[in-house]
Amino acid sequence: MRKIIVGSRRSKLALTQTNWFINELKAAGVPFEFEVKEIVTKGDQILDVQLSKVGGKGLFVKEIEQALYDKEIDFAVHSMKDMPAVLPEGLVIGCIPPREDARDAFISKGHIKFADLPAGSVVGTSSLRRSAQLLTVRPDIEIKWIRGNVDTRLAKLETEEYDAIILAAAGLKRLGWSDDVVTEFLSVEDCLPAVAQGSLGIECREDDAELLTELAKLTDNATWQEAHAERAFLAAMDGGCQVPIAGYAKTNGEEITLTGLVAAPDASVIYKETVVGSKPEIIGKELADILTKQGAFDLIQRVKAEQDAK
Ligand SMILES: NCc1[nH]cc(CCC(=O)O)c1CC(=O)O
Repeated sequence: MRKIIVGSRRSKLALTQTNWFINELKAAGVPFEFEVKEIVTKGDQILDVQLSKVGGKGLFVKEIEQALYDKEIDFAVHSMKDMPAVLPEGLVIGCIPPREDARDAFISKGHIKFADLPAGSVVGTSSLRRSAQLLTVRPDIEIKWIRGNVDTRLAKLETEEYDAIILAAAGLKRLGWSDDVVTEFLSVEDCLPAVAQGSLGIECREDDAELLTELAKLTDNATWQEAHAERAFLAAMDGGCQVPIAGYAKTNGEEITLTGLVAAPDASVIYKETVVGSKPEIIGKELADILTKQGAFDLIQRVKAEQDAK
């Protein structure tokens, strides 16, 4: 029996997701053995700098992709929102299992709702996307950067000067946190999620036909369509995580509804539109074209140039 080596980041969330997926494969009766190999990525090492300043998404996946090329591992389970919009040559997403909750979760001391926070309250996030959207509704709050994994951030809410933090609902749920820790789940209308938030992407070599055949059995078609629509939008906007960008798709039968958002980091400008269609790549591009005409692409290039000049 072939032994499949599965690469995983060492964080609790990454290992939980990896083991969850391996168990799904076993439950589906795939004819493989599995071994998990932990890989420490740059993103895990640099914990003291705001993520958007040190290169963003690629940081968490580069070493893992090298291990795939070197055949040290056969596949890796990623939070799909941490994956760059375009995969490197020779690697593919071999499976997209059913999506977890895509929403952001608002967690505050004393369970005060977001709308009821006193002016000047300090909200912890390291996501420009979250901060821009929160500041749009509540320009009177203060955003303070926070890093670290999910458990670390929850601990920092207790021990440091934060009144509230925002985390992805998916991470909390996968780690087994009860909904009781969450003050409120922010609706996708109020806080549009990151592209592919809540989805897992299983990355492997495109020539590993034997593995791809087995992985394909666990793909959830609706999640696949949604993730591809959102990622097509991200790719066309040439986004990345230096710029507040969000995308959320929902399928209803054959129909896909895709909403995208691009904002200035200080929330002074927000572009947001929704398109409906049936082909993920086409609506992703169509949405990007609409926002580009409004000025969103230029905004992204301007923000990137400013960041790079720093
Ligand atoms: N950026 C880190 C990251 N990557 C994936 C998740 C959570 C799981 C997911 O969104 O799929 C998180 C933590 C968070 O944003 O709170």
